[in-house]
Amino acid sequence: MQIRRIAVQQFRNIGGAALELEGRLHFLVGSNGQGKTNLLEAAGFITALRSFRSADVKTLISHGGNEAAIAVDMEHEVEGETQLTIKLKPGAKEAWLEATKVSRLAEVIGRFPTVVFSSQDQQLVRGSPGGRRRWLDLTLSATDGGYFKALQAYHRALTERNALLKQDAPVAQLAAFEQVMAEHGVVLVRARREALAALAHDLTEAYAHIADRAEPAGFGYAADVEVESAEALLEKWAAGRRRDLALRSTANGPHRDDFDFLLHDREAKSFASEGQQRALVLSLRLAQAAWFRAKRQVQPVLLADDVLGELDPVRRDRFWSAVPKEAQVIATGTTAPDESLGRWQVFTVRDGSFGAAE
Ligand SMILES: Nc1ncnc2c1ncn2[C@@H]1O[C@H](COP(=O)(O)OP(=O)(O)OP(=O)(O)O)[C@@H](O)[C@H]1O
Repeated sequence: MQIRRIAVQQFRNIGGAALELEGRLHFLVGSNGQGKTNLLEAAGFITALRSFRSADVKTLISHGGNEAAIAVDMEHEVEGETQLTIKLKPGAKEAWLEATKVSRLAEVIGRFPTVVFSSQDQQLVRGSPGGRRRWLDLTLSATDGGYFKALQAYHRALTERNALLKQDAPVAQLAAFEQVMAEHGVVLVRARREALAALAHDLTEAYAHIADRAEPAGFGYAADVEVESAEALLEKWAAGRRRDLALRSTANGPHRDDFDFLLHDREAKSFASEGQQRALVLSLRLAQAAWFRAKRQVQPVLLADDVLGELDPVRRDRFWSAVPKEAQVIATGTTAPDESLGRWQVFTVRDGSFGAAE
């Protein structure tokens, strides 16, 4: 898909901006803190109706404003020319496809895929399991409605079980929610295992391209509870009730799953160099883009937030040669882009305003 126009209002420091995007490569150039990432954040919002850097919609609305809006005109492989409009109010999100209000926001999730390359991505390798789980859940939810439903149902039941644990509720009441968690938890674990195996293939391919070394890259899925059936989860929760009551929360289950990045079957967070970790997360994003393309038959828009400046020129060239030639790219940086890669449409960014560069 290609974004042909993006208009943003009252979104972070962008009071009002409309960018007509021509061609395939676009570059936002400006000093620190001017609004480059904010524009990418707005563009990335269309994929899962979430920001890639904040869970709280309130932070996205301009200081002093009460409603933010994002309107994106696209050429889309499946849906043709289409327009998505999103309005954000404190605690509320609304979406329109053309002039029709979307009644269930879940219908939109994943239909307009974008992939963000962020300088924070190394945290996926090194940081806490929560960030990796969020990435995996988002990637799978965007391509599999059944996964998204299972994830929501699992977390609703988990929240209820945790509330009962805090009230010292009778065991029979816990069991009712464990049934629901088990039914959906097993769906999550199976899908995660399958997806990581499939994504590892694209990860290795992209890594070989960027790092110029044919090192096998992959994931080590660490399911918190190894389950082949819902019964295994039920047994684990039944056996752990006494401890969970003391802890007042559910200690085990798919909500505690994690995965490691592997290079040569070794944990990258402990053994890979800084440069290898960087190449790994860029490869992860390319693998995610390939996953969206394969599952949705839509070429995602790539949003590269100041990541390329960090690479040496050789790796930068290799990165670009790994990017699909037909993918639209919106990149940011503090200095003008490298024209050897192709012709960029450049916008200068200052204080939340976007102008065509001379
Ligand atoms: N809700 C908000 N309302 C108004 N301004 C905001 C809001 N949230 C963030 N900002 C402002 O947006 C600016 C940051 O913009 P952004 O993160 O897009 O910077 P950037 O141009 O990508 O810079 P860098 O090169 O440092 O990453 C800051 O000046 C910040 O104060």
